[in-house]
Amino acid sequence: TQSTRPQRILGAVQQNATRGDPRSVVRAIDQYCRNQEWAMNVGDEKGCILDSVVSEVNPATVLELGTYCGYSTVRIASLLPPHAKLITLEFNPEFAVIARQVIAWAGLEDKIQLVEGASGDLIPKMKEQFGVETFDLVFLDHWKDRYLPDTKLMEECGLLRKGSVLLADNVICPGTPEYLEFVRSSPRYESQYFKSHLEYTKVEDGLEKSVFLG
Ligand SMILES: O=C(NC/C=C/[C@H]1OC[C@H](O)[C@@H]1O)c1cc([N+](=O)[O-])cc(O)c1O
Ligand SMILES: [Mg+2]
Repeated sequence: TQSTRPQRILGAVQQNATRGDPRSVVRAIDQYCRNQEWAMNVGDEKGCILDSVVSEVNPATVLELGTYCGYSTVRIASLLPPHAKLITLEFNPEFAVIARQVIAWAGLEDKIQLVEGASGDLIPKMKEQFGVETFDLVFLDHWKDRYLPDTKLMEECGLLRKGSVLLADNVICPGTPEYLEFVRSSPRYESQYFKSHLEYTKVEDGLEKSVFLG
């Protein structure tokens, strides 16, 4: 029977990465997706920008919206200080099955909690079910038309504090126009655009970093 793209990405990790070495997992996925078949990982170029923001924020609590195969999950978690926690939400059960194995191969199960379900349903449960106060960093990489409603929902649920950082992928391609307009015009956010390219291509894309001002 035909394999799926996420299954082939997991295969590339298991064949080319070293167990317990997150950076080798990241490298294996990038090499596969650059040379064999494109996939919607944040990728190596935007990944360097992601790394620099994670290192600058040095977060104790991270929320990722949109796990896919776990590429950015592993990339972020590999930079977190001890005892820091990353919660990642994924709607698609097939993606979640693969991501759990990629996370395990990287040896990062203790830092990462993958939760299956819709972000709109799970965000209001964060405090009671997952014992979260606020998030120091949120990486938005799920359905592009959910970036804005979920940001408003995080505010309403008291999950953002003065200084919380939102980092959004794909603000140019595929694009998140309503979200971009909101964070760039709202007096409650200080936004900055990091120009880059769509993963593994020459098409323009970028990350938008928005600091919540409380
Ligand atoms: O849709 C994208 N991401 C959202 C993912 C959506 C899927 O994952 C969450 C949900 O299960 C859905 O099936 C995306 C799309 C492109 N693209 O070039 O089409 C590039 C990217 O970096 C992306 O994150
Ligand atoms: Mg993306």
